[in-house]
Amino acid sequence: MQHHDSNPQSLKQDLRQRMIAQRRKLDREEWKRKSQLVAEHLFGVPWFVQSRHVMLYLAIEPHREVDTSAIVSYCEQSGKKVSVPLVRGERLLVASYRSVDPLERGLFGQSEPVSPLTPSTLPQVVITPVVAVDRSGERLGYGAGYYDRFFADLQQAGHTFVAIGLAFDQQLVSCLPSDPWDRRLDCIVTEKEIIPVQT
Ligand SMILES: Nc1nc2c(c(=O)[nH]1)N(C=O)[C@@H](CNc1ccc(C(=O)N[C@@H](CCC(=O)O)C(=O)O)cc1)CN2
Ligand SMILES: Nc1ncnc2c1ncn2[C@@H]1O[C@H](COP(=O)(O)OP(=O)(O)OP(=O)(O)O)[C@@H](O)[C@H]1O
Repeated sequence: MQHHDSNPQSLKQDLRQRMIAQRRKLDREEWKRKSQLVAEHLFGVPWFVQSRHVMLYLAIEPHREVDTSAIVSYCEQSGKKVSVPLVRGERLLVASYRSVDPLERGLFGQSEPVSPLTPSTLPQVVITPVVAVDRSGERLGYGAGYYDRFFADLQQAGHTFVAIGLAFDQQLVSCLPSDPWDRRLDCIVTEKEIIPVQT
């Protein structure tokens, strides 16, 4: 690749690497503390409050993705069903999850429930991991396209849902390039604020 390459994909890739590296610098205490604040903000989002089934990711700790363990506990205490994504080839499946379930390491270091899996109904809310995000709801992930394809699958199935992105304030950028396959997030929650996306 050229050094002064300025095509959109390589700009995305540069930004992705920078944001991943920056987030990994969070120390464990700060990561825990900020994740708790993100969770508390989420508990006040009406879409979340009203949902009966929340799909969330299980954070990859070394990557310092916003931790979701407090959200799992909260859902279990308030009677919400919880599910997590499961990588199967190029797609994500929805698998039921309870905090007592045994986990194994997936292909990318993410935690996944051990088979046999309990297939799940579809969620009203999809709590989405992001590498970077802007205030219009555009998101950047790890670049494998799993969530993009998953959102397209849900839409294809005629399923209505809202996508809520969890991010640390440091992951907010002023503007992200948009690709035709990107579905914008409906809301972004950080340790500092709840950002409803204008439609
Ligand atoms: N916690 C979590 N679970 C998830 C995702 C996620 O982003 N986070 N996914 C979201 O798709 C799916 C799994 N796909 C993933 C794809 C890539 C990487 C990842 O860490 N990739 C690179 C970093 C990218 C890079 O350096 O360019 C790595 O392995 O270090 C993680 C999960 C479903 N489960
Ligand atoms: N709906 C879709 N159908 C088929 N391929 C798709 C779809 N959405 C995305 N892709 C493919 O996935 C690749 C990665 O997309 P992108 O760079 O936007 O990933 P990302 O948003 O960073 O990752 P992720 O969605 O996993 O968090 C793209 O090259 C694209 O070809």
